Amino acid sequence: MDALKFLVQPLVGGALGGSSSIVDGMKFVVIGGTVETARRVSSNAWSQFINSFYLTAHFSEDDYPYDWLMNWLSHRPEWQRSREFETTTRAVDTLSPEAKDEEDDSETSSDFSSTRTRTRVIFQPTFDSTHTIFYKGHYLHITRSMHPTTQCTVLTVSVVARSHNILKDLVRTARKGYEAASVHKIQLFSADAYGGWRYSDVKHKRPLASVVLEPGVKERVVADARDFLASEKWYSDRGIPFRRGYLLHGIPGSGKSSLIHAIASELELDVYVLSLSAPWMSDDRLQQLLGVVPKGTMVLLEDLDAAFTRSTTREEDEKNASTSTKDTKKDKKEKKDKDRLNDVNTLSLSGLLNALDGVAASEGRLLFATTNHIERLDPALRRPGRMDIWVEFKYATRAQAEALYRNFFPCVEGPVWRDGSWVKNTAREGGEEKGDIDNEGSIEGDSEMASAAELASMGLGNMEVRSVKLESECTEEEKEKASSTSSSLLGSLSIGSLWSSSSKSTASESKSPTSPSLVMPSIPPSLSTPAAVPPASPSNAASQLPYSNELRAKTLLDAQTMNKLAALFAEGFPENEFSMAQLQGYLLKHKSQPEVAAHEMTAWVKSERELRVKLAKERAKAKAEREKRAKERKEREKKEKAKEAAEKEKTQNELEEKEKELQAVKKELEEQKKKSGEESKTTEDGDTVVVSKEDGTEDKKEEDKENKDDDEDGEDDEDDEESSEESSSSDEDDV
Ligand SMILES: Nc1ncnc2c1ncn2[C@@H]1O[C@H](COP(=O)(O)OP(=O)(O)OP(=O)(O)O)[C@@H](O)[C@H]1O
Repeated sequence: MDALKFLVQPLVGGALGGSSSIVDGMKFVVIGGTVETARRVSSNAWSQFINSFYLTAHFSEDDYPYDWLMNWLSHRPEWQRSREFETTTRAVDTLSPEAKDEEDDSETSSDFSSTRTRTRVIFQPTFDSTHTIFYKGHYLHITRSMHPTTQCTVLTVSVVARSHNILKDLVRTARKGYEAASVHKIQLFSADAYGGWRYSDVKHKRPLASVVLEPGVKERVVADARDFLASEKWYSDRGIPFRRGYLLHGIPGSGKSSLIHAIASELELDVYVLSLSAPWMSDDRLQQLLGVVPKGTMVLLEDLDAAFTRSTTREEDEKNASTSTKDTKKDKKEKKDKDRLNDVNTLSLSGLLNALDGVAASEGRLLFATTNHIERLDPALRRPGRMDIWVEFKYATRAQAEALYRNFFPCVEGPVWRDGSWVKNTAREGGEEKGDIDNEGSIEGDSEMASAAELASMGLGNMEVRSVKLESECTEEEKEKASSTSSSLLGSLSIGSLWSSSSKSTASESKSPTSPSLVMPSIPPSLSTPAAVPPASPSNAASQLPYSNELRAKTLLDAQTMNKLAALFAEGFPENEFSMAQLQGYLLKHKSQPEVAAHEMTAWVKSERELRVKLAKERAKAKAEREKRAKERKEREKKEKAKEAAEKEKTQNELEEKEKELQAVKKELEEQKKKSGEESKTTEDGDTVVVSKEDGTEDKKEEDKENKDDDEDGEDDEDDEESSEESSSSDEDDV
């Protein structure tokens, strides 16, 4: 009661007790503090009470669920309606459905439509702003923030719920959506300097049929890899480490990387790309990285022979190790620290061997390694267990050339590869049908190249379609007609050559299912007169062919024409002389001109050979020049050395002569000394004086003179003494 009185007293103006104003003020402070503390405590308790009903999950951008959730969120209208944004740009595949949607929505038209990828600005909610999304009867509070220490973006999801199921369900849904979106893509991961893997890119799948190898090779590799992935139990039952290595070796540009890409696409594997020559690579880091590669993935080591900065064989490695054992422990530690600081690649062969199949090595992964120089690899690295299957890649054969040609050009009847699967090319029927087509090489004319629809998008859509037939397929009437109309334009071709009928008849024929073998865009009016044909120039090989490039451009071939052109193409291609990459380069030059590509193959081979000879000559010339310069330098050095040696010899000789002279002088002196020794005299007072022959007299004279001087001095002294005596006596007298 007293306490209450005490508290209330100041409020009623001190009427109750009549205390001083200072005491009243203090009472106010105490009351204020108490109220504020109570407020804070209760608010904290309340928020803790509320938070106790929340479940919170954090997703770091380093982890896959972050990508799944971001993908899921990007499709949520609430996220898109967010009122606060930050922008970012990224490359986007214009063929992806999202990109297409966005294109439709966008108000500004883009000039990039002809390119497959371009950058677009995407909006994402700003950091630290919370968005509420209603999901399956729950309100999710989602915040994007930056982790203060790791500087990683973190997504925080909070929800009021009694069990974790809602969050698990959310992650599962996000994952499904993400996988559905990337079903036509493979994901690439790359190693970082901290011993972890980072999601780095997605790539479109590559059809296995687009890689042209010797018959059966890729099929065997794929079958082996597939079989391996399904045999975990078989391996564990026999105690064999569940690992498989593939070594692809051979000339550059022969399809090693392409095959790996196609296998990963075929088996739907994520690819973990490891650069062994990365500056931060070390034995420990490699072991750490390979130890955490998930099961059922592919690890790719490219250019294995170029991996080591220290040694390429185990002997060298051991030598390095033995020298380093001589270092003290302290030295080693210092060296290690220095290496780490300098980011120096310290990977050794033994480190790689251990990481590949040591005790700590991961299991269940496919290892693919490529090299251009298998002979440079240590046998231990190549041995089964580490590299179980070897595939050699050589220069292209004729059969490969033909298959590549067929893959390159669209065939009306052939299927085309689109969005990760083969679709029937129904360009002429005005639609597309998805179909399960065996893509293990049995497809003819499969290609990603332009269908009629694509031709339209290339700016030829408004052109009338006309058909062209082979000469042998045309009736006499058609031949006549053709020769009277546009034969001047097309010329007459022998086998594989093309005949054009009038645009009218072609248009009608192209609609009939039995018509034309070769469908091609019609000639624009400006080109339908001979004057529009580019004038033949002797330097332009194509212009000398009996057809014009414009007419041959962007054609869809029928099976028969394709067969003929492919055979012609292969005929002109020499076996085992050019790589597939070179061949692809040539075909790319004529990517919409199958006839030109087939007809000019021989000319290309000739020009390539000439180029090769020219390059070889230039290389030989450069080598000869280098050798000549080296020889001249050597000769110059030799001459300079000889000159130096001669000068040295000369000075040596001079020195020797001087030495001799000196010796002679010394000898003479000694002789003189000896002689003068014999002539030495003993002076009267007993001192022996050695005098030289010439100087003797002078010395003697000087000696005599000195003696004389001494005598005189003696006399003088005596005189002085006498005079002093005299002076003293005179002084005495004076006194
Ligand atoms: N056998 C092949 N079939 C189809 N395309 C090929 C083939 N070989 C090479 N190419 C093409 O040539 C280019 C280079 O091929 P790729 O990178 O696969 O060669 P590589 O053997 O890995 O070369 P490197 O040894 O220089 O890395 C690619 O664009 C690929 O499409």
